[in-house]
Amino acid sequence: MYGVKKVLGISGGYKGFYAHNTIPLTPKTVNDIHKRGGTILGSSRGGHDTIKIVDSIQDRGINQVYIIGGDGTQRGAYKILEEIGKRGLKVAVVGIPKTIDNDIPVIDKSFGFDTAVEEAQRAINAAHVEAESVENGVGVVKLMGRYSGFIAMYATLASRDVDLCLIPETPFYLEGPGGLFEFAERRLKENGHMVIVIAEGAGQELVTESIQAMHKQDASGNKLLQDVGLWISQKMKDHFAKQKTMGITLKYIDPTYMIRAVPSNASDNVYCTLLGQSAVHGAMAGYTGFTSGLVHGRQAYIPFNRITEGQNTVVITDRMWARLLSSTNQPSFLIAKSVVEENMKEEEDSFNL
Ligand SMILES: Nc1ncnc2c1ncn2[C@@H]1O[C@H](COP(=O)(O)OP(=O)(O)OP(=O)(O)O)[C@@H](O)[C@H]1O
Ligand SMILES: O=P(O)(O)OC[C@H]1O[C@](O)(CO)[C@@H](O)[C@@H]1O
Repeated sequence: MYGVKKVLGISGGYKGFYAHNTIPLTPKTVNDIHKRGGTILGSSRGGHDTIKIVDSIQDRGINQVYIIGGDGTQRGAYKILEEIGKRGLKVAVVGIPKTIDNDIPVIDKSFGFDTAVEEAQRAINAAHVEAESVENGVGVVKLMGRYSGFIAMYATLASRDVDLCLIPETPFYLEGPGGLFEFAERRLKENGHMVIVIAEGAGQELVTESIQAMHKQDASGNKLLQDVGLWISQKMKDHFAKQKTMGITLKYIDPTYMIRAVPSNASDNVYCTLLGQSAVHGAMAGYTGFTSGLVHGRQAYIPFNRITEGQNTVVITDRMWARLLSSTNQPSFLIAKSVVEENMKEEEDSFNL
C-alpha cells in the first residue's frame, strides 16, 4: 500500500540493535508466523542501551521503528524516541503492546492476554478433574502475572471451577478466622474438592518471610519471584497433616510457560492485525511516539508518556473483582488486614500522645 521495499527484523530484543544481524522480513517470511507460538525474532531481558540503539538506527538509515513488547519494552521505546528527538532525526517510533500479563495501562488489553486466559482453562480443567476424582482433592494452578493478576482473574471468571483466586493486588493470610485454611476446610466439607488459582506474584511477602528469599532481579530489573504455587501447596499439605481431622490429596500444576508458548488464538490474531495495521498507518501519516491500541473498543494512538506513567493492575474495588468474589464466594481477606492496620494506627497514636 505504501510501496515499502525493505523491512528489517531486529533479533533478540533491544540487544539485537547492536549485537546481531538483522532478519529481512517479507510477506513470504512472515506468512505463517501467526500459527506458531513464540517469536521468529527472539527476545531478551535487559540490554537496553539507548545511545547504541539510536546509533544503530542512524547507521542503518532506518526511518520507522516498530517496537513490540510489554510495559518495560514501551519504556525503552520512549527512551529511544527522546534520544531521536535530541539528535533531530526524522525517525518514527511506534509501540505495539504485546504481553500476556495485560499490565500496559490505558489500552483495553494487550495482544496475547486473551490467548493466555483461554489456554489457562486447560490447566484449570485438569486441576478440577484431578481434584474431583479423589476425596478432599485440592488442585492448585499457578498462572503468570508478576504484578498484575489479570490472567488469574479472567481465567477464574471464565472457568467457574475455581474456588479461590489469589492475585498480587490483594493480600491474603493463611491462619485464623477469615483466613485461607478456614475457607479451604469449609469448601472441602461442602464440596469434597477445591481448585485454587494463584498468580505468580501473589503473596510474595508471605513466601519471602518463610523462605528468607533474597531480593534478586532479572536483567530487565524485574523482581525475581519465589514459586508461590509450590509454597502454598506445601502450606496446605502441612496444615491438613497437622490438623489430622481431614486428609487432603493435593496436585500442583504449573502451566505458565506452556501457556506463554502457544500460538495466539483467533481473537488475538484479529487484534494483532488491527494493532499492526494501525501502527503502520499512524507512522505513515506522520505520527511518532505512540503506542497503538484499543481504548474502550476504539482504535487509538496513545502517546508514550501516557503508556509509561503507570502499570495496569487489577483494581480490587472495581466491579470485575467484585464479580469474581461473588462467583467464587472466597473471603476478601481485607477485613482482618484493615483491623490489623487500624490497631497499629491506634497503637501509634497512643504512643505519640
Ligand atoms: N525503564 C526502562 N528503560 C529502558 N529500557 C527498559 C526499561 N524497562 C525495561 N526496559 C527494557 O525493555 C526490555 C523488555 O523489558 P522487560 O523484560 O521488563 O519485559 P516487558 O516488555 O515488560 O514484557 P514482559 O514482562 O511481558 O515479558 C528489556 O530489554 C529491558 O531492558
Ligand atoms: O522467566 P522469564 O522468561 O523471564 O519470564 C517470566 C515472566 O514473563 C512474563 O510472563 C511476561 O512475559 C511474566 O508474567 C513472568 O514473570
